[in-house]
Amino acid sequence: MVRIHKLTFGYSRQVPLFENLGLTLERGHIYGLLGKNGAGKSTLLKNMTGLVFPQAGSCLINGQPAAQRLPSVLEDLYFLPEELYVPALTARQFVANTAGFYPRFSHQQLADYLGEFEVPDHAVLDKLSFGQQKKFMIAFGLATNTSLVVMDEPTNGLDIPSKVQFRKIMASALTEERCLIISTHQVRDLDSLIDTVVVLHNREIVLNEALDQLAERLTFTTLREGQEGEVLYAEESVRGRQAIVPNPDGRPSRVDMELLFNAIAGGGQSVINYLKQPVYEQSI
Ligand SMILES: Nc1ncnc2c1ncn2[C@@H]1O[C@H](COP(=O)(O)OP(=O)(O)OP(=O)(O)O)[C@@H](O)[C@H]1O
Repeated sequence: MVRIHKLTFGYSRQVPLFENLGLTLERGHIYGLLGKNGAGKSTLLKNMTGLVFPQAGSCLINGQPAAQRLPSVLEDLYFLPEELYVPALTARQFVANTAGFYPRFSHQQLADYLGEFEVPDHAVLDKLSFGQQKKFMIAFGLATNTSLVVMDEPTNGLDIPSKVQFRKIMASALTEERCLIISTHQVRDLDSLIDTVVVLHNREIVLNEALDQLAERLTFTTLREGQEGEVLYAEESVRGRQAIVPNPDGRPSRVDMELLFNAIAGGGQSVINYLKQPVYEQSI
């Protein structure tokens, strides 16, 4: 669905943010794009959706360059930016003006999502609270039924019950035909939602792996006193010493995404180096 090939991009030509970056994203998945503040997540999503243009390389959506912004691509793509702009229109007026750009837009789905999010559909959008505006735009985006939905920090500004609803609604919106991409630096917000984790670190995609596979290759555990063996990463917590260790038996453990993110974004290379090894070498 999305193919990024040898992407080079920077806001100034002298200082590239990405050089020769590659990434492939497929339909039927919910991807979590993780990275520290300033890692370039928003910039990558803007390249992916044709809002900024590569200096070299390409970003293709279904084989078409995103930068060309072809109507056939745009009508099948919904991008929710981190900073929202909502007009002084009621939700109904906004839908009447905008839904026509999306051939598979579902008014029923929008009503259902707004009901679940408890957002009134008669209110003037710019008079809603920030969290309500965000929930309206998430609901609208999913109701477009575009194949590609890209959301930049969608959970910013949502309260805890709304984050729970967000996960439920996103999970219900995934189909075999759709590719959903969510960027965040708040890793916990994606817990039990995404199926594939993509980590952007030091200008590179250092991880693009299904959670199922990670669970078979790594064990996330609390270390016992005097426990022997190879530890790829460990940190203290109130629950004891939390660690990532190799999983030679392939017995799945629950992926602790926060621990994984800390291990990678904290600069430790052990987990990345371990994951780069072919699977057969790890089981010897
Ligand atoms: N319009 C712009 N002009 C110049 N530099 C920019 C612009 N937008 C972003 N940058 C710079 O590009 C880098 C990456 O920014 P970006 O917003 O893509 O990161 P991010 O991973 O989304 O961060 P956050 O998690 O804080 O939202 C930062 O150093 C930022 O200062």
